[in-house]
Amino acid sequence: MKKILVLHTGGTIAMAEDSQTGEVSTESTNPLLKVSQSVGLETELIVEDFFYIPSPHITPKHMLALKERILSALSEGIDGVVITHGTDTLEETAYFLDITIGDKIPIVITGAMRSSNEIGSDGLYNFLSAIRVAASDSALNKGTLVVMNDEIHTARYVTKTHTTNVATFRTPTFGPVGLVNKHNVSFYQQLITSHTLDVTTVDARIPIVKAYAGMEGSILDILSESDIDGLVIEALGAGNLPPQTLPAIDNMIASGIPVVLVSRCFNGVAEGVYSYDGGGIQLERKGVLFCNGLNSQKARIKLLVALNANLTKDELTEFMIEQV
Ligand SMILES: NC(=O)C[C@H](N)C(=O)O
Repeated sequence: MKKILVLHTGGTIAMAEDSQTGEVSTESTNPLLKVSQSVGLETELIVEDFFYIPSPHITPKHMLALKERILSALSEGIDGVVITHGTDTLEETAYFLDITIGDKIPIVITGAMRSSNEIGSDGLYNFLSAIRVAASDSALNKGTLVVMNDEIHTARYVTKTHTTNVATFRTPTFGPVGLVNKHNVSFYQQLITSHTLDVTTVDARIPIVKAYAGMEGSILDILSESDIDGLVIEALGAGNLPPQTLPAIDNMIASGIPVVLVSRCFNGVAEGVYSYDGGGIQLERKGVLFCNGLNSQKARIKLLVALNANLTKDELTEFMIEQV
């Protein structure tokens, strides 16, 4: 029998709807605790009510605490970890665990779009699916996975795409890596291994800025002056910026602030294609770091980890631009 560590952190999966007002909020005790011991699967669950908060309240410090609990549990004979989490920031926590823990043990994160007492509530079903995946031998060496709505996604590429639909978690460009079927857990894609970096701190100020038609450099100048440690820009198309932003980008890079670029497009990867003013080729030559295939919130987590891992400038560049 597999031994699975369950860490509940809160979110809609652990909330209830008030039948009078329709408001959804946390209860006096997490409703998932009632079901955790009687799920009827052939697994031993070690359940911890780790946090009980909505996921917009999750910070990198919470992610670090989860990472430390999982690492300490490795010596407790567990076979896998399931984390229940609010869906709003689930992908960030998942990616943080993926790049700091790697594939030491299967880690599966799940949540729900409907609270525990709503008609069609997806929480218990997703929770059971997550346990099945974490307990499956096929989940070994795959890093952190996100299981929702019968699909298995990598932490690296999955993103929340819909405000309310239960099929909200999608992997643009690449698709899900596996399925939770009635009787089996099946993977259909071979995963690429990326570098992991363990960190003990998560201190860095890294804003995300989205590029738009007519964007000027002044917003970037304001950020430069406000003591930031790095910047993530959601650039246009294949990875281009309006030319008016270039002086501000130059100043930032000259003052040692890493500038990381992803595309604001939902599909595809950012790369240097154009050599016109503000085109990706120019940006790459200036030292802008193209973070391949990640969305901005995950590129931010990656830079946060890199800045806390005491890397040299060259190591940081290599880590941020690796092709994953
Ligand atoms: N479906 C959810 O879990 C959304 C909720 N706002 C949360 O992230 O905590």
